Amino acid sequence: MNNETQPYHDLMAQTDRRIPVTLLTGFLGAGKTTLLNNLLQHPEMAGAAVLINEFGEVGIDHHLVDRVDETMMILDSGCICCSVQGDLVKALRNLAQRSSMREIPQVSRVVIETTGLADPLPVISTLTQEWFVAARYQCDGVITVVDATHALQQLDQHREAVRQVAMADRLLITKCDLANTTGRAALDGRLDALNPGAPRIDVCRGRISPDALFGCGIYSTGGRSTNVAAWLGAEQMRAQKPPGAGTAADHAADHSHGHHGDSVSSFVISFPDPVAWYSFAVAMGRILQTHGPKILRVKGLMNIMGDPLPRVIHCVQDVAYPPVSLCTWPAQSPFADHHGRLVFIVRDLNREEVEAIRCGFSAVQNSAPGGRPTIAGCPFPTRCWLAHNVSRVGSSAFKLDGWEVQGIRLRSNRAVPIT
Ligand SMILES: Nc1nc2c(ncn2[C@@H]2O[C@H](COP(=O)(O)OP(=O)(O)OP(=O)(O)O)[C@@H](O)[C@H]2O)c(=O)[nH]1
Repeated sequence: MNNETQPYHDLMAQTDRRIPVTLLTGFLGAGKTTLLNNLLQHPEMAGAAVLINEFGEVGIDHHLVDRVDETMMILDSGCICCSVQGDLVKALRNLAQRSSMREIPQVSRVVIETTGLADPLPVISTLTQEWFVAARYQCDGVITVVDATHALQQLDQHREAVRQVAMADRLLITKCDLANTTGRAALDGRLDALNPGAPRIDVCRGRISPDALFGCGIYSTGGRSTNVAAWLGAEQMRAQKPPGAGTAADHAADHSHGHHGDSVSSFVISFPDPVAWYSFAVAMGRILQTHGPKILRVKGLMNIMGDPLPRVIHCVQDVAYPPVSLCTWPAQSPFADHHGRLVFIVRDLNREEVEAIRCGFSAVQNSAPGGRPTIAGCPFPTRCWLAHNVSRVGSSAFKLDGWEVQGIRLRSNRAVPIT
């Protein structure tokens, strides 16, 4: 935007009564839900409606967000960029109509959390072009969450990650506490090339004030890399072509598996019975060690023996994040049965290879009566551990869930053997 058009835009913004919509995007596991959950604790967010979209047949994210009410909606018929014309438009219509009929409190803003594999382009195009939506909502910015530890690789391998960064109004850099300075410098160089104009904000564990995110102004391609305007133009032409003109199939093909890459797939592994934590931690660690580069994301809730509460599992590639417990099991399907379920989003990896996790469980359980397995003196895999409670008992000794482990140091919440 130049100086001459600024006053016009300011005036438009003052008189524009449409509901601002923020697109919260970022690659798998970058920290979107963590951020959203923190954001919703702020009193300013009281009137905000939240639409959560997930990749995978079992939704987890909405169970991790503390606020659950009628202004939180789940978009569960596929990735938002593929199903945008259906799910998203329907949800926004529904919100506008219920809000105008006073069935729900007046909506002051909408935050859409996309899947980590979403291309923001079709969503922005819909927000600006679909007549009902465009008349009532205005796109107030694309906020892209970037994982300081994994983003470089994700940007190299996934077109969606590049688009998410290139289209951002603001870049929120998460997991800086886990990143080293060299990696961070390399990431900054990459972000400079992809989106030099977007302010970068370091965010630790989702803590950020709403002021830092909102009020980006009506979405425009001005000042961005030339690619963004071209992408948006192509998307709008595609969306305007009438059905039957040969584009529907193209669209379906482009925005289904082909779009996310044939090699990316998702499956759920269910655990009808409670599992012993140590067996699970070891088997899971083996899976991550063996297949880490092919594992884009693992998340789920597990039923752990002796623990009445569901334990939340988060992994990205070969990193397992410290587990936390929810304060209760979700009452809704499918988790009302208290079965453990892990959603795997993988690249070039078969379900069968991951199913070996079960064999891992029984092998460990059989070799270690009482469910406390030992692998070469250390019960936890080298690059990853999933201990719940950690306390130091010596210079190189820690208690991990009461199990004393010698000869390790802790680095960014992970146990690393001292060699
Ligand atoms: N150490 C550290 N961990 C973080 C930070 N932000 C998020 N995490 C952890 O990263 C894991 C994934 O975070 P989520 O918020 O679920 O990521 P997401 O982007 O919503 O994931 P998807 O929806 O699956 O794409 C969780 O275990 C978070 O606790 C951070 O700043 N530092």
